[in-house]
Amino acid sequence: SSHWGYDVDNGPSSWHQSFPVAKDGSRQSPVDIRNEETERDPTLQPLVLKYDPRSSKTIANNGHSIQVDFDDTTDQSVLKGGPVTGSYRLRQFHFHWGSCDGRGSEHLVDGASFAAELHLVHWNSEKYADVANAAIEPDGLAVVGVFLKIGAANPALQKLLDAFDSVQKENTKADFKNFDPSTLLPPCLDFWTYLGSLTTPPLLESVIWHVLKEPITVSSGQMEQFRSLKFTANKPMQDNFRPPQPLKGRKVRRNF
Ligand SMILES: C[C@@H](CNC(=O)c1ccc(S(N)(=O)=O)cc1)Cn1ccc2ccccc21
Ligand SMILES: [Zn+2]
Repeated sequence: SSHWGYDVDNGPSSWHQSFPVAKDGSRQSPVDIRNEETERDPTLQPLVLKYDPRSSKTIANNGHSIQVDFDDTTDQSVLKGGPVTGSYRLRQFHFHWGSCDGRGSEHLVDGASFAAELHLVHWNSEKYADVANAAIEPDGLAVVGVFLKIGAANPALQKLLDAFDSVQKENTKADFKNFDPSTLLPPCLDFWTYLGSLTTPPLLESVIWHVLKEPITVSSGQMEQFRSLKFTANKPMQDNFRPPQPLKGRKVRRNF
């Protein structure tokens, strides 16, 4: 059977065949954030992201995205605050991007796409034993989404891009130590938050989403470097984003 991907025959519009939650789910992601319809919630705590560069381990091309994995055996790099109680441990971050600069993000803001979107994936280490157990729980994961907007070249991103040569092909991995993911965050952590899902199969409805209002910049040349990575069968890795899904009555809250 054709493993899921982003091609015309195995892409987002066909995922429901193997993962019925794609169609039947009540909290699917991503969504188009219509700012006028969001609700400001003054009870939302500030988002606290404490990352230790010593926890970064490897960079990998997993055939769907480029992903940096972290040592999540202790609470070295954690997310606290925002809508969640407790502490969520950083497991990995990865990206979604387009074949051109006009598209590529998964979440939209008032219908507008960004060139790319960074996802920092954390799991509820106070309630669950590991990420796989957390991933099947409604409060198991907390993902922070950061938009990448075309502008000045981003030096923090360049450190990552310089490692791409060793992971051009699908299912390749290389050491990637001492990387501080907070260098990829914008100065302001204002966010929208809503209950959603993984945006790739198995599309589990276990994610508390925190989408940052402020993008970071990326240059067109840097976007070209993302597109130099390969999917399977030597195809350029690009357009690895799911389109927006119905809100189905969900409220998106904001802390700003
Ligand atoms: C979670 C999957 C692995 N996928 C992810 O961890 C993941 C994380 C974040 C995103 S995104 N783009 O939304 O930020 C997407 C996928 C493993 N796995 C596969 C089957 C499965 C069944 C139970 C538990 C884990 C399972
Ligand atoms: Zn993602």
